[in-house]
Amino acid sequence: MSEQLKRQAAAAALEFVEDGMKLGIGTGSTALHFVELLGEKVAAGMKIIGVPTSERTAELCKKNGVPLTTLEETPQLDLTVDGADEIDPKMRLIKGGGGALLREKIVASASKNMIVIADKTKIVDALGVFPLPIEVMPFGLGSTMIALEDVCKRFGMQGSLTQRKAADGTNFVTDGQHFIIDATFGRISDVEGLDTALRAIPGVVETGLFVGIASKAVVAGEDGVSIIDPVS
Ligand SMILES: O=C(CO)[C@H](O)[C@H](O)COP(=O)(O)O
Repeated sequence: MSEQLKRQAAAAALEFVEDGMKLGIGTGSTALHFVELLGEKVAAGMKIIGVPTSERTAELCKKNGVPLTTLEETPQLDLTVDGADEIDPKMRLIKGGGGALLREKIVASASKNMIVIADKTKIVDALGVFPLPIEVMPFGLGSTMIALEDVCKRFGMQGSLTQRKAADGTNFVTDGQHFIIDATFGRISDVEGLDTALRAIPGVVETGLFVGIASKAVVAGEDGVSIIDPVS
């Protein structure tokens, strides 16, 4: 059922894609449906070009016949369509469950608009139940962890910091060759303040908090698909 809802959200987001658009293409199981459906549109004659937000998505796009470019060739995009782990009423997001947060943020920030696609379970009143992914440099990890612990505790972290592991038990390494630390907050009350404080730590590359980036969410539930705008 959940896959069906993700596909419905992806299909509804495709309505916002126009011929000739330069697209940012997200990562994850919901974005996978978008890529498959976009591939069908391309096969039917739609002319778009996309920048993938991960190596995984690049492979998927190639398999589905979606033409690709890079931000070097095409630095300004019309629209990014991507999933999220949590979406709050102000359209602030937690992203990075799939480990692609850095490229996802770069690509979405290079786009005029970002549409989030999700099933209804991703809508929350407050961010923080989903562990917040923080991308860090491998160099100096011990010192970065101490600084992260300090900042996260100051901002009310209820749980702990955990370095993400791959399925084989080794350290998870991002496309940018960084590590990911997941911070279990419970509830984040000052999203902007936390984001600023985390990004001020030298070993932090990026956080999974997306603030002021997404302009719309296309959310599918048993009762149908809703298009949601941020509450100001
Ligand atoms: O941020 C992401 C990857 O880094 C994904 O968009 C996010 O984890 C949602 O994934 P899914 O659609 O599989 O639930």
